[in-house]
Amino acid sequence: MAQNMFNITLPAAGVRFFATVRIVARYGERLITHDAALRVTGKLRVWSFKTLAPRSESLATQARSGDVLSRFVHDTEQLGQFPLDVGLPVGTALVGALVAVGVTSLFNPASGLVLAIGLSVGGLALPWLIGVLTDPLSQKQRENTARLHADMLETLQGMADILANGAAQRCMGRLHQRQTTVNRLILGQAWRSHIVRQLLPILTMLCVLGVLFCASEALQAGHLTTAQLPMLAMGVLAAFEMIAPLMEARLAYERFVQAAQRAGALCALPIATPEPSTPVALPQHAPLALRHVQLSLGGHKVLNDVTFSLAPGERCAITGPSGAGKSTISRLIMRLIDPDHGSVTLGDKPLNHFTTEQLSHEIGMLSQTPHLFQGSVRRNLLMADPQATEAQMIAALHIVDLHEEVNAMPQGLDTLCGEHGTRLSGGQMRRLALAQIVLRRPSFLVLDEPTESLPPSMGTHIIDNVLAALPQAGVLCITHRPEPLPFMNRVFRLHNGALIAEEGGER
Ligand SMILES: Nc1ncnc2c1ncn2[C@@H]1O[C@H](COP(=O)(O)OP(=O)(O)OP(=O)(O)O)[C@@H](O)[C@H]1O
Repeated sequence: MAQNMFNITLPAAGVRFFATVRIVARYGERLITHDAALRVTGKLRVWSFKTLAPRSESLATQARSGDVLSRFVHDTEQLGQFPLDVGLPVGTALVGALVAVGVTSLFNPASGLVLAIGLSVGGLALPWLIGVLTDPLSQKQRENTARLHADMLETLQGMADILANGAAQRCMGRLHQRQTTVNRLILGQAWRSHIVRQLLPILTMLCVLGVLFCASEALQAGHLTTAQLPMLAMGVLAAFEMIAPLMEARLAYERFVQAAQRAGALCALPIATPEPSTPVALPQHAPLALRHVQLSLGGHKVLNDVTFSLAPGERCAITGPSGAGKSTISRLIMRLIDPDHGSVTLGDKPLNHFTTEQLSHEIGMLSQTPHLFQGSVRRNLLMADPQATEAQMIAALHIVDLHEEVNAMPQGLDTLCGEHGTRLSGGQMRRLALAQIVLRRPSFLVLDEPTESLPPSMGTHIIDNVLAALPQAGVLCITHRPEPLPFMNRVFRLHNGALIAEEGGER
């Protein structure tokens, strides 16, 4: 009786034990591998951000922002998943297959050979077939998904204008069409891979039969016992279970290759303004100068021969027709682009001797479309000067005539600006961006249309305040509007790619 009880409980306890070990081992494996994948993805994101940041000019002109975002988020994730989705299944399958073939061969070499052939077909030929059938669709799906993401982002960002132009139906129709194409391609891949996947169980059964056939001959020859036959069959099933993830791994590998190509293409974009390998120290109280600058953009000559200098404390304005190249001059001064010919210098050194960081301390720029970050007014001001005290922030807001309006907002300095400053008016955004520059107190100010979207009296008042707050700063004001002109020492007109001093512009 005791003997019988022992016989029943021992295997039952064994099964329980191994089942528990399996669950714990799986949990541990998930924990370790997912943690590793997340770490790799994090490192890749940091690396790709560092690689992309100096290419911002090329990215802005050559890539669509939705696509860049998608590549940055999805492709880095895809690359980080490589060890988990490809490395681990391949490693497990390889070790599992070798052990299974080795053990089976020990019992019966012929069965081992059949298993080796079966596993090669299941582990190599089927993943190859799945790749041949799905790779072209997967490639097209990636391209269409990238276009869909870019279209979606553009549609969301331009929704107000789209609605105003009555183009909402058309835009939605286009998005719907793209989504349908993507869905069709995903479905196509699913069908093809599903059909190939169904071949694996068939192959497994054929392999079991083959192994058993060889084993039965060995049984008749007395080389195997009857009890060993089911064990060999179970071994075949276990081996095929280990190679089954290889088909999914093959699909993941293709996604990895595409992600690497797409991320690589972005990272290979030229750096418009490379950083100096050995930056020099910034000169003190030195003038900023452009000498015989020539520049073409998109094959069109924008600047023919621009010569101009701005001393500390001096105030100059550049006017001229739309598209003449005024903002291009400001981009040259910020070293967002380099001239084709001629030089842009600070003191006696060309700007490419200084790092972007150095130049951003020295030169403050108010662009035509200032960028504000999601977050509060305070956060945006601290972005400009992380050390700024509340009193300094309030003083800067006073200078740009924004303090009363911020005070009247529900949470004062902590009022949210919205993404891209969408909760602020155009004039408020411009003034907040100007307050950021005032806080940083740079040696030079480049103001691109500073009084745009402001009432003339307010524009005049703000220019007066800013110049009074930064009396030592050299100021270059690009403007169509008259308000800044009375404050300027010199006024130039940009015509045919060259600067012409305005009559009476010298003050
Ligand atoms: N990245 C670019 N690629 C190709 N052409 C460009 C690029 N950036 C600007 N341009 C072209 O260079 C010319 C000068 O542009 P810029 O923005 O400097 O003019 P602007 O005088 O500031 O005009 P506005 O007064 O309307 O702001 C324009 O014809 C514009 O189309």
